[in-house]
Order: sequence, then structure tokens, then C-alpha cells
Amino acid sequence: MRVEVRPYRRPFRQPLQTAHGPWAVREGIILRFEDEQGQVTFGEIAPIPWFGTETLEQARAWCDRFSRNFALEQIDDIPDSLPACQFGFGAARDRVAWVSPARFEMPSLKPPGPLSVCALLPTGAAALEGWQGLWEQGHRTFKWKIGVAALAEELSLFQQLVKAVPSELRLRLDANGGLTGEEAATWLAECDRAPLPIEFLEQPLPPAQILDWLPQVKGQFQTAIAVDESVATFRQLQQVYERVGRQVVYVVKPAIAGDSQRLAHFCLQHRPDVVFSSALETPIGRHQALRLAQALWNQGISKRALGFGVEHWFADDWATLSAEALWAQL
Ligand SMILES: O=C(O)CCC(=O)C1=CC=C[C@@H](O)[C@@H]1C(=O)O
Ligand SMILES: [Mg+2]
Repeated sequence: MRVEVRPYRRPFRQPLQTAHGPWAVREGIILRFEDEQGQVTFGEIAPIPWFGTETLEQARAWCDRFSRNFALEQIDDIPDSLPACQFGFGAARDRVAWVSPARFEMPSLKPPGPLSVCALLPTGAAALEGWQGLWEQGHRTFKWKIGVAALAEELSLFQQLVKAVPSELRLRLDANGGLTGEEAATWLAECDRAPLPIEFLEQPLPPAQILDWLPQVKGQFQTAIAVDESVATFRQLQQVYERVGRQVVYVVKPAIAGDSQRLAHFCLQHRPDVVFSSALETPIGRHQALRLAQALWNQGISKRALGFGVEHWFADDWATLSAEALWAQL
């Protein structure tokens, strides 16, 4: 199979403000595969190094190993240290009618409607304005980043936000590991008191601290706790699931969780309480990630809104481009 590699850089409309700091530009790699019958498939490598994936440079180095040709079997040679590469090259295999008893079939994608998609709000006070347009588009689940400004300021904004929105709105909070144990307990108590459902508090503490902290708050709060950075790669997902199982919600970003077939089999075997989430990838990686999420949804895995309400974060028409049109721009 022939493969062509093109890097991309795409600015967000505005930097995404999280506890990791501002993120202004999405960089990645688009792969174009052409098989012997001339059939073309696109894949995407969308690293998030601060989540624990490979860097863009490490991904490039792997891609440079291939001349213009590669065999599907070589996907199995991609190490677990390159999860975004495993996902990107895996696109070639997930398309072909590759017959194997172990293969998890992923039917073609029916794009999910806004009701089943969580929209990402702007961080801070901008959320007080930002939610309305997304509500009018049909979104009913929203995610808001915290752990960026001072606790008192964010708690005040939270109280304004939950009073301003319709009571049917469901809100997720994502601290990106930016809170202390004490601040997280304060947030959980606040969420329990909120006048609308707070679906979960995502990654309140950093991966290195959260698992030891969980037992201290077990059974104290109604609001669920989710992990994201703690399970960014497949190895981490396995380890955390073994340790805390169904005590938490798993926010899984297929684009950085490694081989999609392996992820699918893990989800089918363990049936974790999972939210599939965007890695802020392009429509190419998004399409592949959503196909996986939809196929697992059809198997009864996760009924939670998909964390893919992010197209509005990209400038221009990036979110609606076809794979061929996007490739032609690179
Ligand atoms: O999960 C969602 O609803 C949207 C995607 C999202 O929030 C993120 C995507 C990529 C990196 C992170 O800053 C952030 C997250 O922490 O979940
Ligand atoms: Mg998150």
C-alpha cells in the first residue's frame, strides 16, 4: 500500500484556555493511503504531548521510516509510545474488508446530532455568553473548563452560569488536573448543590495524585468524577481501570488512545462508563474516532453525550471540509 505524509498546522479561533496553559494551534499529520486497487483512505496523527502522547517530531520520525509503501501488518510494529501514530495508521486497516475473526466492524458514520454531542464552552466569563448560540444549535450537554483562574472567581462564575442557563442543560466541568484535593472537594460540594445536573467533574487532580485522592472522597459526593489525562493512552486506561474500575467515568480520546481495534475490544470486554472525546483533531481523525464511538454505542457501550462539540473552535471552514479538500490544502 502506498502512503503519503503531510503535516498540518491549524489555528483555533481563540486559544483553548485550560490548566495546561493556552493552546492556540493544532498541529498534526494527515496520511493518505492508496491500495493496489487505487482505493484511497485518509488517516490522522493528532498528538497531545502534554497528555502523554508522542510529540509531533516523534510521529514525523516514525512516518519518515516508511518510503512510500507500507504493509498493513506493519501497523502492529508501531510501539505503544506512539499512540497517535497507531490510531492514524490504523485508519488504513479499519477501512479495508480485512477479514479476521477478531476484527471489530465499524459501520459507516451517521453524523451524530447536537443532542448527543457535548459542546465545549469558552473558559471563564465568556461561557456566560457562549452557551446560548450552542443551545440554539440543539446542544443540551456542555463542558466548561475550570482550574484556570482563582477558585473564588470560578465558583462565582459557576453560580452565575447555572442560574443563567435552562434547568434542562447538563454541565460537565473539566479541571485538566488543575485543582488541589481541597479545591476539588469544594467543587464537588458546589456541584451537588447546583440547580441543574452536573454530569461529572473531569480530571480534578493531576494523574500522579488523583488515584490516591479518590478514596478520601469516596461516597461523600453525588457528583461523579471522570478521568481523562489519567487514561490518555491505552496502557494508562488498562492500569486505571484495574485499580478503580467503575468508581469513575472514563473520558477516552480515540485519536490518542492507540490502536482502535484494541480499544474497541477493551470496551466490549469491560464495558467501562466511557465518554468518547475529541482530541481537537481535523475532520479526518474526527470521522474515524466517531465511527469507533458509534460502533460501540450500537453495542450498548456508553450512552453519554460525545465530547465532540468542538468544530466551532477551528477557524474558517476547517470543521466541514471533506478529506480530499483538506488534503488538497496541505
Ligand atoms: O471532551 C470534550 O468535550 C471536548 C474535547 C476537550 O475538552 C479536550 C480536547 C483536547 C484536550 C483537552 O484540552 C480537552 C480535555 O481535557 O478534554
Ligand atoms: Mg479533559
